[in-house]
Amino acid sequence: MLSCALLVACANGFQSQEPAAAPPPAPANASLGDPGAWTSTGRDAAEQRYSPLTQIDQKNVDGLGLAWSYKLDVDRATEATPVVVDGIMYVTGAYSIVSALDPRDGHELWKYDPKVSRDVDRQGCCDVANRGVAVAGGKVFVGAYDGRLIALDAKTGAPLWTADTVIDHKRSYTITGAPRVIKGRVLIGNGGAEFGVRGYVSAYDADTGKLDWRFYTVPGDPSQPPENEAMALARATWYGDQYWKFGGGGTPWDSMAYDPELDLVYIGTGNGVAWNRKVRSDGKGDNLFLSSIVALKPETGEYVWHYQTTPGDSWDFTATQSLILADLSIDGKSRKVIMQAPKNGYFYVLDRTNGQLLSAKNFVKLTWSSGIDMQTGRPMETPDADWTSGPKLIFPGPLGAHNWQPMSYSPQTGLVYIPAQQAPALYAPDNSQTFKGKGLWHLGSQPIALPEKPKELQGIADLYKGQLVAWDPVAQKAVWTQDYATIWNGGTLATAGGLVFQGTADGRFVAYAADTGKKLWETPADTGVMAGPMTYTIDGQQYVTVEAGWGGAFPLALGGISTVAAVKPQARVLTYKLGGSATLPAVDLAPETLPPPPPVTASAKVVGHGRELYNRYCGMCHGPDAMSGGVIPDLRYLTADKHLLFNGILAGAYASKGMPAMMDVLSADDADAIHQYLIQRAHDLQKQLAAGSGKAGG
Ligand SMILES: O=C(O)c1cc(C(=O)O)c2c(n1)C(=O)C(=O)c1cc(C(=O)O)[nH]c1-2
Ligand SMILES: [Ca+2]
Repeated sequence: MLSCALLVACANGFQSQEPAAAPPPAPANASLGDPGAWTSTGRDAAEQRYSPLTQIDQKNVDGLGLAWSYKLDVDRATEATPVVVDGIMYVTGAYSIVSALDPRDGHELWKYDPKVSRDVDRQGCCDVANRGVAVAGGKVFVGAYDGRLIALDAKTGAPLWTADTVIDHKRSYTITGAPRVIKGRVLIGNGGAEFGVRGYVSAYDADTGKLDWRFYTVPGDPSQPPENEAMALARATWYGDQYWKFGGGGTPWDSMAYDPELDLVYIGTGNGVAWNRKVRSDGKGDNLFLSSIVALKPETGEYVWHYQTTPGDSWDFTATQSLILADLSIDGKSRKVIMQAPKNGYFYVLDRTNGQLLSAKNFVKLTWSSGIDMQTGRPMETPDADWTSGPKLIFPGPLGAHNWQPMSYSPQTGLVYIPAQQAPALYAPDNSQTFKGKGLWHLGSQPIALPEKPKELQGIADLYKGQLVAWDPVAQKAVWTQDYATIWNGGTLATAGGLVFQGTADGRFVAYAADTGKKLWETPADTGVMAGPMTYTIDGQQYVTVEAGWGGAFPLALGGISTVAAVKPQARVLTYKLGGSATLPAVDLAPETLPPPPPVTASAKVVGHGRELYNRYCGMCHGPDAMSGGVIPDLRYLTADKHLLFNGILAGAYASKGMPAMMDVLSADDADAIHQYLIQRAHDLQKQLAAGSGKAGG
């Protein structure tokens, strides 16, 4: 919105008493009259995560202190952005549990636990996350992890209606995203594309919970005529009939935005299932609408336009990341844009009236593509991109150059604050994969095994780097950056006080100068922080809130390799104000002691088979090669009684605690081999700890 020259003026303004200019409110923001409000997950329909509040600013931010904290029930994926509506704060935690709090002091007004059955843990890829609620008309709407959309009374938490959003319970459908309420309809997508589902967004009547419309993101049964024009358009870009067996994917599991003036709702869609295009579509076709931004009419769900960020996606290059609407001055003209920084590493600026690509530039190092062809709007793939014929190390990998951690946009600085990361992956094909049923991963790739030598392992860990990137969307370049020790740092909040707030994977909550990137304040959170912060005023006092807590895809799938992110998950709502003097309740950060492991009794061959099985069936949550990221138990630390109960646990003894039964895919011999492998890994760790080189805890 502001040119570079103006940006400098803004920066100078902060150094003098008065800011150079009052922040121009973005037109898309205008509907939200109260500057102290934060009424939906991205603050408003434009989802900028920019607050016009100025009580906390660059000069006084170092006076921030804890006002209050609130403990969430489950120390797993803590990903929600709170909202404050009519004087009540609504937060969610793992397993979709909703709490209503007094935003002045954090005392609980009510709590609603949808009692998601703990054996659903196997149905989702990336932890039992929930990213927040929508509030409208005296109701709170939450998507439960098991696929229910639930309306609650905003004052009492009493359930008002429940809709089952799942079209097929024989498939692994989940909900992790926040609903959005648009024109009396509650919109919600779903997840499950790593397992085998067909993605869609559904719209329910906010009053009654009755289904109004549903937009599928990928085509249906190829033996039937397409359901509508959008599906006919999509169908022409898919090959063979395998995709239908897998479900196709394209799950819109997180972001949406709405432009009331154009009356368009924007959704971001996810990857294909299987990831490997050879497996799902004979290796051909763009496979619409995978990894796309799609504009729909909110009253009918009718397709209006789409832009596909990753045609024929084979990398899990999901385009579900934050969608931000703003009006930018480009080449002297004010343009209504939509911005996204999807997993694939490009920052996109599109004309949101028609989906035309205005510009795109990579914001991190990429090896899969050398740029976007502005004629065709398509990425130019490098020879290193195609892993379907043999293993390739590719930047970025499925954790993405930017994942669900929300980015923000400040109309004051004209910058977008991206929680970016360098997170490569080794992709190796399994071109023979067929659909095997619910609760199983269908990627068309082989499971991860890490190098065994500690030095080589450290070399891999060192490849994972986090960065806060302050990005100029007009010039398409970074204006400043802040480097982090590892990936999976938190979402961002921008304020008119000239600040950017962000939590970090290594357990801090930090404020930076939005214009220069200078660190102005930080405080320990005693846990990794991933969620997006928010801010609000009540009784004339400005507060900043973040849900602190660790979990999600990185610590589950890969977290054990990182020694810096080894902060214990501790799910809490933390709220700060100027002069706040509350004490953060202490957390026991001492590493666990390793119980002495029993002897390995199996042959090296059986242990090797156990490793293979472990990485295939257990590693996606407990961590590859039995190195947990600290959220899900580290199986090298099994106690004597758990060793005794091992096969019983695999048969479902701990299903109610979140450890699903696995004996539908494992034989008794398989279970024994996995057990022997884990005992071997406990001995390996014992040796490392004795030599002083191992990481305790995880
Ligand atoms: O394809 C999907 O359906 C799907 C769903 C989800 C989800 O719902 O959380 C994630 C992903 N994919 C994904 O690729 C991903 O990296 C991811 C990270 C997280 C998280 O909460 O940390 N969820 C998801
Ligand atoms: Ca995915």
